[in-house]
Amino acid sequence: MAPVGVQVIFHGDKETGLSEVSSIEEVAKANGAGPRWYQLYWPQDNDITQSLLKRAKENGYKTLVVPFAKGEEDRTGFEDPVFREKFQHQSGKTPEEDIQGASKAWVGEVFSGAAHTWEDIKLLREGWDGPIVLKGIQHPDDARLAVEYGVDGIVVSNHGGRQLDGAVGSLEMLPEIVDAVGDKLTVLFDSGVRTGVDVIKALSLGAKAVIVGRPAIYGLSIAGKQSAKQVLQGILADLDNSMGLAGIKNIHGCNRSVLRKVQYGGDVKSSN
Ligand SMILES: Cc1cc2nc3c(=O)[nH]c(=O)nc-3n(C[C@H](O)[C@H](O)[C@H](O)COP(=O)(O)O)c2cc1C
Repeated sequence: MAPVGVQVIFHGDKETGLSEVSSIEEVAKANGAGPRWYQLYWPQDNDITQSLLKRAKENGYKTLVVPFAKGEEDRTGFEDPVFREKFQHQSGKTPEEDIQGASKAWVGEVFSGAAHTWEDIKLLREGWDGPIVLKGIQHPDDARLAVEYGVDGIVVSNHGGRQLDGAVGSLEMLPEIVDAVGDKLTVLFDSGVRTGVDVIKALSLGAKAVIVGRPAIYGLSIAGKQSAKQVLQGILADLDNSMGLAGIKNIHGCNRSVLRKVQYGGDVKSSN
């Protein structure tokens, strides 16, 4: 399942069905013995970054996902002790006493528009000993830089085409990126996976796994976590069925030999 921020806007069950915003700790508790990945909205302030990483580590998150995108509004910083302390020091108020001011301060931290650099990955390494995955890679050169900076995995993703109008489809870029770095780090894929055949295509082009975003959220919107789960189960069942129909016996059978690229007469392509 893809990282999708602020799920409370879709259904009261949201990430955990607990309080208004599900914190690092609440999600961990709800996840029990399950494996967990932590997605970092990367603050400008390194103390706050390290505090978030520490909380994630202490709560059993093993993989760090760093998105290359603008995020949705959130208030996850309000629970962070280092953010709270710094905000209180500057404003003389707690985040709860000045929600507007604290929201502004948090947005300034994580969505200020100031870019982090490849060198900054080293700062993340200081506070994280598990795998680091960069999400939103769309160019082989960036994939090569990810290898150079010691990243363990990438998600080839255009964030579902919601961030940059005219961005090339992720599936178009997947084979080129797999050819560039597929033997050096783990390549995952998202953006547009809706059916079993979509999964087969991405795996066959070299992704090690696919991630699903909006379909599960559409399910969540209808009847909460139970229907989100049903959507994911439906995609898995469709994968099983489609592999059977295509004569693919197992996941290893998903490789480029099962695919053909067909250009139809009426196909029109554009790129910004
Ligand atoms: C409402 C919404 C919120 C999202 N929030 C995040 C986020 O916080 N971090 C992130 O990396 N991607 C975020 N995404 C992007 C998804 O993780 C995913 O890359 C994208 O939706 C493409 O997958 P899909 O076509 O299966 O939806 C969000 C997507 C949606 C629709």
